[in-house]
Order: sequence, then structure tokens, then C-alpha cells
Amino acid sequence: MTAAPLDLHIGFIGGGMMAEALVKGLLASGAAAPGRILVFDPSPERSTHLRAAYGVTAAASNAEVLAGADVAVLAVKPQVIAPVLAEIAPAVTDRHLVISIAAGVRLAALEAALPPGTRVVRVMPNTPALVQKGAAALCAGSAARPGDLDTARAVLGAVGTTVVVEERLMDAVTGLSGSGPAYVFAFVEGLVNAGVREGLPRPVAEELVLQTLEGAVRLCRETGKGTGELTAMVTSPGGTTIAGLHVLERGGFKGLLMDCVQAAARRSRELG
Ligand SMILES: NC(=O)C1=CN([C@@H]2O[C@H](COP(=O)(O)OP(=O)(O)OC[C@H]3O[C@@H](n4cnc5c(N)ncnc54)[C@H](O)[C@@H]3O)[C@@H](O)[C@H]2O)C=CC1
Ligand SMILES: O=C(O)[C@@H]1CCC=N1
Repeated sequence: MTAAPLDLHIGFIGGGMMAEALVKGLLASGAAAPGRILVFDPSPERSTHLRAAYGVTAAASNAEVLAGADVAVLAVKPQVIAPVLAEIAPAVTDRHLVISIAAGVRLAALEAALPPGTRVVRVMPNTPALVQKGAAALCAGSAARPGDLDTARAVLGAVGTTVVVEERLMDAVTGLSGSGPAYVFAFVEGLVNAGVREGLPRPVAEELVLQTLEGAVRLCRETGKGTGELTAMVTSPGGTTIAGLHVLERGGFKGLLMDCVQAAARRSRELG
């Protein structure tokens, strides 16, 4: 995926896992050059790593990030967002668009902690941004201008797909696609182990599972058929698939997924 270069300096407040995913994706897509990305992280290991791996500027402070950036991405844990907002507020100006990726943290809380009129966009991305296959949902704050949502979409769009949702849906997004990669990894792990249990060498099981997942996703996206029809295509009467599906149904597989996403969305609400 290639993206049009953004005529912006993008600063990251926090250079952890998710910031790195976004930096890597922005560079790989061509949306930003290393000279236009600044990052501050209090961990010297993180700063050194990001500078060495991506050639971005490792700033000495969050204030330095804001001094050099038009867009400031808040990429710290929700648990430390309050002190970080208090620290950066004096350096936030009209020039800045603030993009928060912190799970659960509401626009109202962000706006209340920043100068009046600060342009804020709240985003929930996910880690496949690292390979430009991210899925991100966005919602705009009360002072954001129409162009701000476009800018945020351009930043996140460089690393995957974007959707705009009402803020009330952000906890659901967090529980579904924000946390979703971990559920898929659990599914992969379970299927690979199941193959090994049936006697397949692990590398063979891994290749078969990953290709089956990718293939199934492509069928969903490209055939125009719904999951019901696609399931019917693989499910012969009295055959193997229906025997397997019976076990999933009896175990409450889909209900378990609903409980799983509900628990994650609930936790997102708690973090806010
Ligand atoms: N990991 C994920 O899958 C996703 C995470 N998020 C959100 O992204 C945010 C970051 O999460 P991760 O990257 O996973 O966490 P992380 O722990 O890898 O990164 C956070 C970074 O913030 C740094 N930090 C701590 N205090 C700081 C300060 N005062 N100023 C600047 N940096 C500071 C830490 O040293 C750390 O490197 C969180 O709010 C999380 O809710 C959102 C979507 C997906
Ligand atoms: O687990 C978390 O809190 C973060 C938010 C979404 C994905 N990871």
C-alpha cells in the first residue's frame, strides 16, 4: 500500500508498541519521511531503538515533540494519560491537531485537560498497522474542523483501513478490532495445536492454518457471498465439516466470542 506524502510533521507522545506500528506503517507507505516524524519516550531504550530502526527524531521531551509537530499522537497508556495531558497542555496551541489512541479515554476528558478549543480526534487503531493492515475507528472532538478528521484519516489510512464512528461506539470498537488481533492469535494457536494433536508436524499445521485463514477472509471479501453460503459450500451433508461445527455449536463458540468482546468493551469503559 502506498500513500500520498502528508505535508505535516507528526509527533508521538510515547514511543511504545503502538507508536512504533504507526511509525513503521507511515514510513513504509511513503505517507511520511523519517525527517517529519518526532518521538519522545522516557525510556532511553525505546528512543534509541526508534531512532536507529527508523531514522526518526528522538526528542528530549514531550514539549520538544509539540514544538516540532503539527499533529501530536498521544500514544501512552490510559493509566498515565492524565499526568501526560497536564504536562503537555501548556505546549498545545491552535496549530496542533491532537490525535489520541488511548483506549477508553473520552474526548470530553481529553478536551477538559487541554486548552479550550484544542482540536482533538480520538482513534482506536490496532497492531496490524505494523504491516499496513490496520483497522482504525475515528471520532472528532467538539473543536475539530472538518479537515482534521481528514488529516487523522490520512495518518491512520497510511497504515490500514479507517472508519468514522460516533464516540459512543468506541468502546465496542476497542473490544472488537482494537483487541481483536489477540483473539485471532488465540484462534490460530488453538487450531495449530489441534492439527499437531492429529499428528501434523507443527510447521505444516501453521502453514495450513494461516493460509486457510487468509483464504477464508479473501472468500468473504471477494465472492460477494455471505458467511452462510460460504459455510454451506464447505459443509457436505453428513460430512466432516458438520461434525466439527456441531462441536463448536455445542460449546457455545459464537456466544463465547460475544462474551469476549463484551468483556473487552466493558474494560474500555472502565479505563475511561
Ligand atoms: N497495543 C495495542 O494493541 C493497542 C494499544 N492502543 C492504545 O495505545 C496506547 C499505547 O499502547 P501501547 O503502545 O500498547 O503501550 P506501550 O506501553 O508499548 O507504550 C507506551 C509508551 O509510553 C511511554 N511513556 C510512559 N510515560 C510517558 C510520558 N510521560 N511521556 C511520553 N511517553 C511515555 C512508555 O515508556 C511506553 O514506551 C494505549 O493508550 C493503548 O490503549 C490502542 C489500540 C491498540
Ligand atoms: O489491551 C489494551 O488495553 C489495548 C487497547 C486495545 C488493544 N490493546
